[in-house]
Amino acid sequence: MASVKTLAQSQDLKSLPSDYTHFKNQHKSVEASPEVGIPVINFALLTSSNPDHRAKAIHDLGKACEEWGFFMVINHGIPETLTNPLFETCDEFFDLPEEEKLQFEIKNPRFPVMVRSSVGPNPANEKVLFWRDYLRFFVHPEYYCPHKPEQLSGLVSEYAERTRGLARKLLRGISLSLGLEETYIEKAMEFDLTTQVFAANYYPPCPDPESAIGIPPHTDPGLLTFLLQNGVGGLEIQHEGKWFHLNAIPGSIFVNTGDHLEIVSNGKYKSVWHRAAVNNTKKRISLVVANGPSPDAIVEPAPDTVVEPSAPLLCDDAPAKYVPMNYMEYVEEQRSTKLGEKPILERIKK
Ligand SMILES: O=C(O)CCC(=O)C(=O)O
Ligand SMILES: [Fe+2]
Repeated sequence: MASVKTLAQSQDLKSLPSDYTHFKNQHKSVEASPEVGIPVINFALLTSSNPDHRAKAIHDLGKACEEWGFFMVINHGIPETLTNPLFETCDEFFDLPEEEKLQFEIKNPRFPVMVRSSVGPNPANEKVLFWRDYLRFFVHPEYYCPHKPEQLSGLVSEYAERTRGLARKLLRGISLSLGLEETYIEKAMEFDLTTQVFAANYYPPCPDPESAIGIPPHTDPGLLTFLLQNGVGGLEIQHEGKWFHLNAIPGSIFVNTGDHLEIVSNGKYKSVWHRAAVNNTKKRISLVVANGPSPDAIVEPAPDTVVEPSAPLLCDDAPAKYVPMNYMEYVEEQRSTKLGEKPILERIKK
């Protein structure tokens, strides 16, 4: 099957093939921008030596995770001299001949390297395709990367390392915001062995953006997902039952909380539902890094966020609401869940 990029560039493409129109009713009632702003976390304050500044940033971070499951980080220190070439090089990857791109696929069941977008049937056995090509691979604890274009591996490796550092510091602030010891999440999730995945998503202009979708609504496994885009919007998140289109502050990184932050916080911090819409004028590229627990970590609610059912209920403490589960088993369960089936996060709820 040809890539979406090839399909989009084909002279014969007059209208959207029907395999791509499964989500045509999804786009109604998208709010342009929320009445209250998306939370912005100033990373410089979070790492400040001024205790008042730090306390305020930790408070804001907790509030963002609780109310939105989503925020923008500014002053994060990752320079455009790294991210601009990374965008350009990923773009060059998608320009490689189809057969060459596919040669980089590795069908390792635990750590696959995936190129391209095709989706299996949903439970109704229909063929459902998304308007997206992608390159996706594990960068930690094992590092995989196509060796073409030549600069790709060095750039991804540096970006992955920088985002691991950012994730670690955000998780410290998040632990404190939950009333846990600063390094609680890091230790419990074995963050030194964090499962980190890099993905470059490529959304060509689409002849009928109202009928297609880049990525359907989903939550991400893991703790924190970082997203950068090439100046073209498309990310939408669900908040209080409504869908919002997001505009990025230039230079900021979008961060969303994942399923395992929801689990470790015993449901206090929600894993946000999000999706990628497409447009008919501009190519969109998003660079995503998902930071999870170690592959072998057993994830469960932090004991400090939980009280025994017989104990008196204090504040918003509650009995554990999720069954403990090994991280990679969770990821594999999620990968094999078909469209429309109950997500694994729901299935492990007590
Ligand atoms: O490209 C986007 O805006 C969304 C990407 C995303 O949600 C994902 O890769 O998990
Ligand atoms: Fe996602």
